[in-house]
Amino acid sequence: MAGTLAEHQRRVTRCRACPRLVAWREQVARERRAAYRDEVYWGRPVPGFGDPAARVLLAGLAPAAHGANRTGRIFTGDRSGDFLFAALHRTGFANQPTSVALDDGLALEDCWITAIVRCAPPANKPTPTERDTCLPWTVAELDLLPRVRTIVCLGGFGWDGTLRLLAARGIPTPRPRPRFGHGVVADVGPYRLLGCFHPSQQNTFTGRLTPAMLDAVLVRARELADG
Ligand SMILES: O=c1cc[nH]c(=O)[nH]1
Repeated sequence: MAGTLAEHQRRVTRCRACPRLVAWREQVARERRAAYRDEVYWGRPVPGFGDPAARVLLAGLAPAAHGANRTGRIFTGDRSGDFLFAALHRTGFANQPTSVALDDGLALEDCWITAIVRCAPPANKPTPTERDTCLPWTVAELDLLPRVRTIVCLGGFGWDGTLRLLAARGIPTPRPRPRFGHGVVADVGPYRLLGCFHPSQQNTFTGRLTPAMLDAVLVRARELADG
């Protein structure tokens, strides 16, 4: 999967490897297109995006059915993204606090955002087989992001997926296996993993993850990348 980051992003969007995910992402797009008449409803795999020179990588779960699966950019157009991009802006990683569409002018600095699974899964739950089938995309993506040092893992799925993807790149998981926790740091080969509760509504509406907590994680991620 050699090539440039831009080629990688294009290739990801053509993947049809997981029949259940292909069917779901396209079904949602068909059913919802009418409600978004003025937009092109994406309905395809979603590539990562951000600053190719990023030192900080954010690893999410998967596109939301009516968020990234609609807009084509990860975390864009859903409540989790609203929460995340506001924090990225407050901490200096994003040039604007909102992200609503592919062409909204958002630019990230020193940060790249990706997802462990590239297609919106039913009930937001990819199967282990779907996760593993998707991993090579992120393995290749990380190869194309040579400055990344810190990986902020959003939720347990992001944490576990990141350990798996590093293992697939030949970086063994330390023993005992580092356990996910908010604010937990684990050194895995040349990378520092930093756990963060996922900015899902389940966490943000209940106060499990507050704006201050997310800001603190992002500031810490930059400090870790600074060494
Ligand atoms: O991980 C996630 C969650 C919500 N929206 C996304 O785009 N990714």
